[in-house]
Amino acid sequence: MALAKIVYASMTGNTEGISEILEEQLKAKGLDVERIEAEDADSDIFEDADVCIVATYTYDDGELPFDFEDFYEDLADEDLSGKVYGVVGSGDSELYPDYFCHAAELFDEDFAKTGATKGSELVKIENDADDEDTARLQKFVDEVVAAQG
Ligand SMILES: Cc1cc2nc3c(=O)[nH]c(=O)nc-3n(C[C@H](O)[C@H](O)[C@H](O)COP(=O)(O)O)c2cc1C
Repeated sequence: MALAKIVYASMTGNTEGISEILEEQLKAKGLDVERIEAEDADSDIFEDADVCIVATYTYDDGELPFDFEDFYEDLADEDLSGKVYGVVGSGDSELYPDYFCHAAELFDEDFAKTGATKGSELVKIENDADDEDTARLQKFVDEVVAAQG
C-alpha cells in the first residue's frame, strides 16, 4: 500500500486541523498515512514515502515557522525522484496581504528541486479550513493520489 507522509507545523492549531483533514482524505483513498510534526522530522523523513506533503503556516511577514527552518534548508538537497509532492499553506491574507502563505510558496519551490513530481497546485487556506476549503483539499488529495506512477 502506498505511504503518504504529512509533515506539518502549527502554532495555534489551524494547520494541525488541515493536516488532520488531509490524513482522513488520504486514508479514504486507501493510503497509509503518517502525520509528523516539523520539530520531529529529519530532512530524510520522506525517504520511504510515496506521497510527500508539507502543511505550514507563515509567520512574521513571510517567514517559515521556526520548527521548519532546518528541515526547509535541507529539503532541496534530498533526492525524492519517483515520489509525488504537494503543499498546503495556512495564512491570513487580510493582515498579511503581501506575504499570504509565503512559507508554503517557499516549500512548493524547493520541492521542485528534489526531482519529485508535483501532484497538485499549492492550496492556500485562510486561517482554519471551512467546508469550502475541505472540498479544495479533497481535490488536492485526489490529484496527488492520481499523480502516482
Ligand atoms: C506574528 C504573526 C505573523 C504572521 N505572519 C503571516 C504572514 O506573513 N503571512 C500569512 O499568510 N500569515 C501570517 N500569519 C497568520 C498565520 O499564518 C495564520 O493565522 C495561520 O492560520 C496560523 O496557523 P496555525 O494555527 O497552524 O499556527 C501570522 C501570524 C502571526 C501571529
